This record gives sequence, C-alpha cells and structure tokens, in this order.
Amino acid sequence: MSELVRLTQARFTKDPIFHKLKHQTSKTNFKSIFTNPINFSISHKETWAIIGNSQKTEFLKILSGSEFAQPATSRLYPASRANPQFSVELLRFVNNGSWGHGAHDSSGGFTHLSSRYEFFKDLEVDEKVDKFIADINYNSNHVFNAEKVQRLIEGLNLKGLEDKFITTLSNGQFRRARIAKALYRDAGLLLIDDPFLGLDPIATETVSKVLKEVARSESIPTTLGIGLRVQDTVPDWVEKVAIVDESGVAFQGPKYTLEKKLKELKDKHDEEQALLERRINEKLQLHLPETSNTGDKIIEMKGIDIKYRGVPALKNLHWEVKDGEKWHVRGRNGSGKTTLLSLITLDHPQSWNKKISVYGVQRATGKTNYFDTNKFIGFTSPELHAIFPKKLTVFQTISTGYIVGSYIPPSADQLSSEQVEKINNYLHIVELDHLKDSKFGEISVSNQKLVLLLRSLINDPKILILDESLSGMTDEDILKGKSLINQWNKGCVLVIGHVDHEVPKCDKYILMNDAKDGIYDIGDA
Ligand SMILES: Nc1ncnc2c1ncn2[C@@H]1O[C@H](COP(=O)(O)OP(=O)(O)OP(=O)(O)O)[C@@H](O)[C@H]1O
Repeated sequence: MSELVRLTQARFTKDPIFHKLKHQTSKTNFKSIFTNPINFSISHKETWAIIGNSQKTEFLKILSGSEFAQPATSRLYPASRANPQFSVELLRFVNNGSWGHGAHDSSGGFTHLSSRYEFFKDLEVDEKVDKFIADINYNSNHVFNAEKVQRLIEGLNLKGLEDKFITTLSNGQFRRARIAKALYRDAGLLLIDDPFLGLDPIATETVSKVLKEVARSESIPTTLGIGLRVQDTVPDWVEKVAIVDESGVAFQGPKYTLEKKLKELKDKHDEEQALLERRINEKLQLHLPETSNTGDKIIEMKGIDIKYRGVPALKNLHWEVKDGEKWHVRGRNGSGKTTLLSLITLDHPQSWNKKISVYGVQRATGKTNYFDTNKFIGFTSPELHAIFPKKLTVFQTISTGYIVGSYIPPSADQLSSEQVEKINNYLHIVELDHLKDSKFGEISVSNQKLVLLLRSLINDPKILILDESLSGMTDEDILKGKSLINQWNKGCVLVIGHVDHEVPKCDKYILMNDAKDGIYDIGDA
C-alpha cells in the first residue's frame, strides 16, 4: 500500500525562528509541540480516527503540513513523488475565524449575524451553494462538474438548497456544504476535524454514510482521516486509531486492538470529570450569590411568522419565557432555532415586530431600541466566535460583555473594581486564571468558547442565549460550562444544542422540527 504521509522520529514546533536556524541541535530552545518524537504513517485508503483533546487538532495540522518538522525530512509525503497532483487537506469547523459563515472580522459595527441577514448580498463574496461546492468563483482552474456537485448535494442532503446564498444556510447546512466542497476536490488525503460537530443526529448519520462511501470506494482517490474527542463514538467504517496526548501519539493500531485502551481512557476521563465537577461546584457556591427568580414573563411572542423569499421558516409561533426558566431550543439543522433566537437579540431584520415583547415592552412601538434591549441579553454563538477579535486578551474579551454592541474592550478606568473582581472570580471558577493575559486567538478553541461563555454572563443578563455554546469543546470545558449554567439563577436561559451531553440542565423545551408548518412541541424537559 502506498504511503501518503510518513513521520519518522519527527518533532514539531510552531516557532518559525527555529526553523530558520537549520544547524541548531535539539539542545537549543526547541519548543516542541509534543514531548516525544513521532513515528506514524497513513497509507492509501486506510481510514484513521485521530483521538484526543486539543492535541488531536495539533496532530491533524501536522499531518496536513502545518508547523515545522525537525528535521525537515522527518515528515514526508511519499505519494507526491509518484503523483505531483497529490494534495492533503484539513477541514476544520472550529478554528480562528472560520467556524461559521466566515463573517466579517470586526471590532465593532457588524453584528454576529450581519452576513446572514444583511439585505443586499455582495455577489463577490457570497455565492450559491452549488458554486460554493465547486469553488467556481475562487478557483478558475476548476471545471464545473455538475454531475459530481449533484451527487454531493444529494448525498449530503442539501437538496432544495442549491439556489440559496451560502451565507443564508443554517450552521448545520453550511457545515455539510463545506464537507461537500472538500470532497469535490478529491484531495489525496482529506483530514476532517470533528466531522459531526453541530450536526443533528440525522445529519450525523448522513455525513457518516457519505464518508464511509468515500473511504470504501476505490474509484474515489481520497483517503480519509477524522479527528474525534475521547468521548465520541468511533464510526464503524474507521479501521485504525491513533490516540494522541501531550507526549505525541501514545497508542496506534487497528481499532479492534485499541478498544480496551479506549475504554480505559474513557473510564479515567469519567473519574477526572467527577472530581472536576465537585471542585467547580464548591467554587461556584462560594462565588454565586443566591437570588430568587420572580417567575415574571420576560419574552412573549404572539403569532410570529417569518418567511425567507416567501418560504416560511417560522409560522404562527406563540411562546412565553419566564424568569427562572431554562429552555432547550431543539430541532433538526435548518428548523429555525437561530432564526428564533435572532429575533430576540434584534439581529434579525424582522425583529421589529409588535408581536414580540420583552418585559412587557412591545417591539416596534418606539419604546425600545437595540441598545436598551441588548442590555438584558448575553449570548454566545458559532457566528460570534467566528468574528470575535483574536487579538484581545482573555480578560479584555470577557470585559467586552459589559458593553452593548461592541467588541472594543472598556479601558481600565471604565471598569469598576467590582467588575474587575468579577471577571477574575469567574476565571478562577473555571480554572483559567493562568490565561488571563493570553491572547484570545492563541488559546485553545475549547478555552475560547469557555471564555465567550463567561463574556455572555458577566453582566448578569436577564436573557442568556447559548447557541451551540458548548459544542466541540473538550469534556473538561463542557463540564465547566455546564456546571456554571446549571447553577445559574438569574433571568432565563435559552440553549441550542444537538448533543444532550453538551446541553446544561433545562426545565423546558421547544421542539422546532415543524416550525415552518406552525407546529411546535412545547413542554417540560
Ligand atoms: N437570511 C436568510 N435567507 C434565506 N434563508 C435563510 C436565511 N436565514 C436562514 N435561512 C433558512 O431558514 C431555515 C432556518 O435556519 P436557522 O439557521 O434558523 O436553522 P437552525 O435550526 O438554527 O439550524 P442549525 O441547527 O443548522 O443551526 C434554514 O433552512 C435556512 O437555510
């Protein structure tokens, strides 16, 4: 079997300076990503799962050619000798700036859903789904293979969406479109980190089936590797597993030989989780003051209808949310969950609707405005994560939660000593004190999401909106986030999440699967 990538006693660094000093020995200040040298290879049509926490992403990056190998020849792509067209691609859904729809990066001005709902579409940057998959606008060398695009659209259940602008897709739809685009290119080796992230259970099966076909088909040249977290189920079509930790590749081999090891890891992981939970809860009890919920009506929607180009997304929605309630907003990808929540945050162009009231104040009556409403609201979402300025420190990032509608942090003299103390307390509770002065863009993606969660609640919002806030995080960070929200006792909380494990305890749910037909299943969770 021909080897696609081979690592031999390979060490890696992010430090470009070291790379330039070719004659340095390893005794110099070599900042190695992993403590041990790595021996590993992937051959044509093997199927690999790379399992671990944030280290699995580092390893996938290394396999895709990022980071600096030492010595340079310790990482080789033998397949490229035989085939100069051979390419390796890494697809990530959570990374610095491209989780969501690749919205505008900004430090103010745009809201997190600007690119989705802005009225005029810029045809230079936005495109229809089929063109996006075939990369037509950006890659003039690509021939538009309509049959292949159609096959991918059907396989990935994107039928009916071909004619939409890519920025108007829901998160789950967009992720499937990105997978289609990656598969369209027929890379020699395609690495996908967290391929099932943010997908509902049906979409997860759909994607897994397509990947299985690619993995098994000899007529498709692509070899597949996927990145999974320790807690994830390894799909049946994966044959080989590498378990990655700080040391490097700790174990590797056929999946069946490592099943016992994986189970041990999961058990150990569960024990550590139990200890962590106890620790966090003790700290929370010290820092979170008792408050009593009033049960007052906070949000009221009376017969909301939302249509996109005449196609209903929400029909005749009646919904009430009271102080003290925690809601799980459920439903398949594309069922209207983000649309619903964006009406509350005023990001949706149709938010100024008299049928929506917050604290009894009707919208569109001139009695409220964007800033007054958003003073009550804290939120995190994949779109916010994608556009959040990466250069702020962790402390500054959280401090922007005190300001409505801006990502410019308040200066030191604009923050009271209580506000500073509160940020420090929360960082302490989730055990991220040591990252306080680190740049947001330089900490792990999982930690970034946890920091954005702290930002969302720092100003004690009456409405806390958590749109896929804990998805794709390490289990440790999920537990920290969940513990915080489980104990949270101010106002109401609205949570979107597809994986139960990533959803804090809720007492109510609204199921949106048939929202476009005006049918909602609302009940006690
Ligand atoms: N600006 C828009 N223009 C046209 N269609 C849109 C727009 N925004 C959303 N839609 C469509 O409305 C439907 C609901 O989208 P929404 O993002 O609310 O779903 P969701 O339930 O949050 O999905 P996911 O779980 O994938 O995030 C989808 O079919 C989506 O393509």
